[in-house]
Order: sequence, then structure tokens, then C-alpha cells
Amino acid sequence: MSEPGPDGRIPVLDIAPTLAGVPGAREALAEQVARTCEDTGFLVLAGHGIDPGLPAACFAAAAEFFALPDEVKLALKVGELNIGFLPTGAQVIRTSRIAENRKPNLNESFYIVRDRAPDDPDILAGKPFVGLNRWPPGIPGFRAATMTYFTAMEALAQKLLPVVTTALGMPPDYLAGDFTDPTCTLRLIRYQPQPEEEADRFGFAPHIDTNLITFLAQSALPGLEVRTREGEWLRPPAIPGTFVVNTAEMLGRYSNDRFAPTPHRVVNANNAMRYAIPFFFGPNNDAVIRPVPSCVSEANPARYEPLLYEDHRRKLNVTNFAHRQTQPAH
Ligand SMILES: O=C(O)CCC(=O)C(=O)O
Ligand SMILES: [Fe+2]
Repeated sequence: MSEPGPDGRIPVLDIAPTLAGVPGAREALAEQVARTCEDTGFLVLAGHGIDPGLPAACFAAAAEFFALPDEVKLALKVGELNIGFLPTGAQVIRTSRIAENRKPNLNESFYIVRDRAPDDPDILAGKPFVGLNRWPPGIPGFRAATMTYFTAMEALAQKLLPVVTTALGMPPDYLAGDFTDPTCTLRLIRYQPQPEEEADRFGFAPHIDTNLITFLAQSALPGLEVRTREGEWLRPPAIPGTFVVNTAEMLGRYSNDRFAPTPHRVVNANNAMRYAIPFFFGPNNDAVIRPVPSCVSEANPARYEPLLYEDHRRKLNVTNFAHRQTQPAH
């Protein structure tokens, strides 16, 4: 059912038996998920059923977008909501627990959220953190490629959620109510080459993700590194067709730090642009995140106060972005 990655530390887990509803499969997978979530917080997901053409088309769309002239990209610059283009130099990770970062990340990004119509009830109601995607002109297949990928990844994340909940020691649908309208973001990233090592200069400085779980389709080029508790940096197994999955801050809270998020970073030491298309899966904006009962006891009291996810996002705004002091981290 699982094989260790080349480093033996980040496992490759096959979700196919669970998706097929094989009796006992979810529980067995959940045990392995729990083990790795207590360790590196990273795993590689195989047998997920996502057509490899979907991430491939999304990577191609990303390459096409970033190849557009700067003025076209800058016309789509992120505004009040974190949707659209974030140029190189606009994000400095200041929330990192492990390093003081001052130099901006050597990447440019494009943020895509749930696609809505201008007359979407949540838009009309002026709900916070709800906005319209900003589609680039002149790339006809861009919207379809990215949204098809977005939709497939959201469905996969929903299928993994009961496994994660089981790993927490709770009934599989325990967290379902917090994810009825989940906060999903697809981020397209292009990292410029960084052939020469420079202190404190990263494609993406060490950070933890702020959502629940993140899915990374395997990039064509290496660059992602994961920090173990011992302070070593590991590369997740780069098996084509799989997803690197990592835990993020909200899983840390639900689990009362049992599944704590792991710092990771990107250095693009390749001689070419590196692309990544992380999909971030997080709770509803109106979900209140609190440690689950199985992770709290008299000997291990709750380490976190209940947190409205929307408030968490509001707070992140002030920290990480230089372009406007009010942007979420994803
Ligand atoms: O580029 C990658 O492989 C990782 C990106 C990442 O960590 C993030 O967007 O949070
Ligand atoms: Fe990340």
C-alpha cells in the first residue's frame, strides 16, 4: 500500500483502495497519514484518479500566462482581494518561524479562486474575501484549463478530508461542516533561475502554509525542500503523476499541534524557469477552528482559542505582502 520515498521519510501513499471504498482501506491509509503528519507533514499521493492531462494543461496555462508582456500581467495585479497577478518582489514572508526574511521571493504568481459570476449572491451580499477572478486576455484556453484543474483538485481534497479526519481520531465526517464552502486557491508560480547561491535569497523563503492541506502537482524541475524536525532539508519523492501533499496551519490547530505544519522552501538552482501550481484547501470563511476532542485531554489541554477562519485570513493580510498591507498569504 505504501512505499518509502527515496529518502525513506516522505511516504508515497496510494489512495485508490480508499476511493474505491474497499473495506478497511480508509482506516489503513489514515494510520499512515497520521504517522507522516506527526513527522514531516509531507506525503506523496498516488492512485488519486486525476487525469494527468489536467495538471499538464494547468502547467501549460501557467507558462503561457507568465510569458505575457509585463504590462498585460501588471494590468491584472492583485487588488483588495488576493486574486490576480503578484509580481516578483511583492511578497516577503514575514511569518516564518525559522528565519528572518528580508529579501523578496524570486517568483511571480497568479492567484485563482472559485469562479463566480458578477451576480453571485455572495458577491452581491459583499461577503468578505469573495471576489471575481481576473482572466488574462489573449489566452483563450486559460480559464478552462485552470478551472478544470481547480474543480478536480477541490473534489480530490474533499475525498482526502475524511481520511485526515480519521487520522485525527474522529469520525470521518466530523469536519465536513467546516468545509461546505471551502476556501480554495490555485496559485500559479514561476520561479526565475537562481544559478548562484546567495544567502537568504529564495524562490520561496521558508514558510508554513496557512490553510488546511496543500496539493502540489509534481513540478518538472526540482526545487522544493522540506525541513525535518532535526533541521535537515529533504526533497519529496518526485514521482511523475503524483501529488506532494502537505499539512498547513489549520490542521495544526485542529490537531492541537499533533499534526504541526512543516516549514518548506524553494530554491530554483536549475538553469530554467521552474513552475508550480499549488492548490490550497482551507475551511469555510465562517468556520470556527478549534482543536478536536480526540486531540485534547486533561494532560494535553487545548493550545488554541477558537478561531474564525475569516479572522485568520484578515490577520495574514497585514503580515506578508508588500503591495498592500491587506492581503492573505495565499
Ligand atoms: O513551488 C513549490 O514547489 C512550493 C510552493 C509553496 O510552497 C507554496 O506556494 O506555498
Ligand atoms: Fe508552501
